Amino acid sequence: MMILAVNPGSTSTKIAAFNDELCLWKKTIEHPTYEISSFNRVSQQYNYRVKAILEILGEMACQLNEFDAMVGRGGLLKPIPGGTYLVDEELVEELHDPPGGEHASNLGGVIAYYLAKQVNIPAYIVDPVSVDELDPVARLSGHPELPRTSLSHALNMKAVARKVAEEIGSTYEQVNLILAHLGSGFSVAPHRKGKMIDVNNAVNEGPFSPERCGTLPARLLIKQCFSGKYNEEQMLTYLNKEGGMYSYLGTKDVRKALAKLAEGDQKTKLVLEAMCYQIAKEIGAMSTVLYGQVDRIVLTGGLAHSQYITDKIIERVSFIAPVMVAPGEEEMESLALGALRVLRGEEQPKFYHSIDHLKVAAGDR
Ligand SMILES: Nc1ncnc2c1ncn2[C@@H]1O[C@H](COP(=O)(O)OP(=O)(O)OP(=O)(O)O)[C@@H](O)[C@H]1O
Ligand SMILES: CCCC(=O)O
Repeated sequence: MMILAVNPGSTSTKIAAFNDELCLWKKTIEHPTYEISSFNRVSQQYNYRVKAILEILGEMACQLNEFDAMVGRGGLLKPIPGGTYLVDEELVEELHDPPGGEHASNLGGVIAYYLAKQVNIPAYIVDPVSVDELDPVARLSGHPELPRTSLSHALNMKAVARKVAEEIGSTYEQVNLILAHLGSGFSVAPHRKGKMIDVNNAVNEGPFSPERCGTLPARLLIKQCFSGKYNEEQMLTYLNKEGGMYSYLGTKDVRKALAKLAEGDQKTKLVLEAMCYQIAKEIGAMSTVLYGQVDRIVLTGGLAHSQYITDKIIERVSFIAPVMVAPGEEEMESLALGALRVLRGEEQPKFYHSIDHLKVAAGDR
């Protein structure tokens, strides 16, 4: 089976061709800021990104009609269970103006759909960021007007979880895992027998990350919002683009912070230790969600490349369960494998519009 995977990020579009599990090639198209910032809305970038994709297909001497399916990263949709979703006209409409707002990944399904339509093959999205499998008890925040919701690195976490389960001679549906995706943003989630039953919302809560604040002292945050110094958009940037490690150290690049640490910088040492401390604390909290019955803890994402970071976390959490490290992310492979499971009939495709989103959002499965 030939599959084309499309993963639009905020400053790049990744595309990859697969023959079954085998990646034939993978390309990253970088989009210069001056080009990407000329669009007011993500959906307006469609022609711009497709043109770049078709150029790459031309360079790779690849025709659309060589593929059996297209697959794209899904976006900020309504709460849905994990899985592979067929992209149809209705889902494309939702992705054009998604309920969760602007996110580059909204374009993944749209691009896959229109490319697939040209050659009459199916298009899918897999485990979008809005995957919501939270238990009902995990949804209460402390105020009914402010429910906890699920936005996470579900695609990479679920793919890594499947691999880990296989490595330990089991299946995703049979094991209890805690996954910590440690990238520019963080997701820490307990996966109970194939369901992600809680997670820190990666743009709202949890440990601070290279660019995000995570959970903040609520009263101080309210004061900041009403200080007159910031409007709403600036506060969102404050929280999610210029918070976390960046707000302390002026860099979002953990490699640069580690270089400062190696020079003996004490502030950097404190901030990196605090970040690892918060990650470990979140993992500890999630172990209670699983009543301590954890088969493995898994550290993944860009930061898991660093032994300094993983050692600092492991020394605090290894009493809970053995820890495995799966550095980086395999989003392109995860997309292709999600499509492949459906093409091979190992999994049924899901249909976005047949999901009762209100039930999902209430944790009623
Ligand atoms: N070898 C490494 N050692 C330490 N940190 C690293 C290493 N490689 C990447 N990182 C850090 O990982 C972070 C980016 O992670 P990653 O590439 O997973 O994220 P992303 O795709 O930008 O975001 P996200 O995973 O949140 O979608 C950066 O802070 C980067 O400095
Ligand atoms: C919300 C998870 C994906 C992201 O960090 O953008």
